[in-house]
Amino acid sequence: MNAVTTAGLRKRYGRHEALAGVDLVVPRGSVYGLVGPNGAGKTTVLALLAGLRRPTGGTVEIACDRVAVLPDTPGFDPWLTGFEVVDLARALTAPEVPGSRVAEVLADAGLTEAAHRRVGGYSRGMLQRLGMAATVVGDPDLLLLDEPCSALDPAGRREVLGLIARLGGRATVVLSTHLLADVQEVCDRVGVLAAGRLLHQGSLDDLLVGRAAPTWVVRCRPPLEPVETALSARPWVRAVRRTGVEELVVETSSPADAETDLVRVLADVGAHVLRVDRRGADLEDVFLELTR
Ligand SMILES: Nc1ncnc2c1ncn2[C@@H]1O[C@H](COP(=O)(O)OP(=O)(O)OP(=O)(O)O)[C@@H](O)[C@H]1O
Repeated sequence: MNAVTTAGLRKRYGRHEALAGVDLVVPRGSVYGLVGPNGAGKTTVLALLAGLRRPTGGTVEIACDRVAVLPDTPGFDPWLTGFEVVDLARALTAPEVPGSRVAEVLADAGLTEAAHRRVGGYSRGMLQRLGMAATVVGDPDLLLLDEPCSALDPAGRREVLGLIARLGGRATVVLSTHLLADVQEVCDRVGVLAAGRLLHQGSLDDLLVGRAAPTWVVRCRPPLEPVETALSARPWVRAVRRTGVEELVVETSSPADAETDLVRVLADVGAHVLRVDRRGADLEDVFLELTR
């Protein structure tokens, strides 16, 4: 059962075609990450799903009753306190939800201490977390979140990702982001959008498996040149990149050969090895490969 389905979704702004036929499928209960470079059309997709803009063509089907939308830069009346903002959202969207829920979602968003301060004095990151609190308080069954972590410091990001992860399974979440680490952390489905087209859509595992090969990260004492030269000469090595004064990343065309040969190469050149790690296929590598 899908919470959101679009078919041939198109959007033109004047002569500019922002979406060129997008078929989105968001299963119920999934956390769907819409990723893409700047200008790919992510905000446009979310605005069309939310009914905030009209499509030029195609259809949108939403099989959910309560839909909550969080824009990328949420704005609130500056004279209200954080508590009042969230309580107002509760009263307007889900008056049956008990008032005690307001303090709970503020705590989940890390805003307990600031709850009774006026939001005019909140930082951008605090406003984004307040937006999340106001979005979840009404117990929506579909959340449309535009760049929910873009303004957050690491602690704020952790809180918001935690909130999103806890919603998974209960509610359906569609979030847009250019932060691939966030997608890898909380999303189970991913859609890669570029220039108004969906280049890939499916489970995160399907996207990663069989695409970017795993890489090995080798840390050893300088000089790194002899190690780099010896590795580059091996047939199973696709590329060697220097990523730090003591670090090399080895991309391989044959993980099996890397497993048997990498350590031998390091031993043969007498490298002073600090550590060797295998890194799984990374969403960032796949994303760059797809959108290149
Ligand atoms: N109101 C508008 N009028 C004209 N062009 C627009 C409008 N809104 C978006 N666009 C254009 O449509 C394209 C898609 O924009 P959109 O904001 O949906 O992309 P995005 O993927 O969200 O980008 P970003 O990551 O930079 O926020 C861009 O080329 C943008 O310039």
